[in-house]
Amino acid sequence: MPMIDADGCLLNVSVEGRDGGPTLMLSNSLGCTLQMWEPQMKALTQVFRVIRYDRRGHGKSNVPPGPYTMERFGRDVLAILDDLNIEKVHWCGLSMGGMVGQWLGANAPERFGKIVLANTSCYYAEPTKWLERIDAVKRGGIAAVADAVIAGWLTQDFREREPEITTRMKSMLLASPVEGYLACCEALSTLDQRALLPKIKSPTLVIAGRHDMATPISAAELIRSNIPGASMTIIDAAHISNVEQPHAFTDAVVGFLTQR
Ligand SMILES: O=C(O)CC1=CCC(=O)O1
Repeated sequence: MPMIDADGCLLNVSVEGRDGGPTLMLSNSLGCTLQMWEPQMKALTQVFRVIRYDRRGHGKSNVPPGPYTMERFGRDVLAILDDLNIEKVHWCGLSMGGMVGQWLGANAPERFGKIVLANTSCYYAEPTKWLERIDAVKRGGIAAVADAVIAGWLTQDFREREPEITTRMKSMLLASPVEGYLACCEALSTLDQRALLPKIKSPTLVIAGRHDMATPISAAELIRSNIPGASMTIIDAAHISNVEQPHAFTDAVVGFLTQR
């Protein structure tokens, strides 16, 4: 896997799949690495060349000191594309990955074909929950918030049915570098990208989770209704819908990206 330099920060990048096919770039949720896309990789790599990466502060990427911003995350993506000599990609980002997708769709429209924004938000009316999480992690590490975060990521029904996947997701979260996690939470505490949405001109699919309390259907509807022509699909899942309902998620993404 190449390490790509984005303004001094080395980012862990993986490129797999169909050579010469259309390129799809995947972007992670907070506290997840590029491994979160494993349930989609077999299907996606049959159709697309797939780029995955660890956002700065996550996984095997560097953890430079914060603050981080959506603009910084977006410029990291453009640095990856420039380094790989790729002019244009489709985008699928979940949660923070969807927030970065909003920034990119509005600020670098020529680099993006179609855009999928899954389980995401453009704005938090109430930053308190992020400030409380920052405080809890500073005091007790990620372990202090892990059970509550996992309860938001996956429904109780799924956690009971799939204890191994649940444990794997929790281990991924617990392995997050604390400084990187905190810097991302700080970026989320001031998130307001409402003004960017009408500037997104790429065909856009918004995916929402019926049981997602972190970025509820109302947050998805705010995004859908402000992006010209955007459509929305609701999946029977909590926040990490690509893990909880992998087939429904993959079908929605492939169907949207391949439809003429
Ligand atoms: O990790 C969470 O609690 C949910 C979340 C919100 C933004 C994001 O990327 O993840």
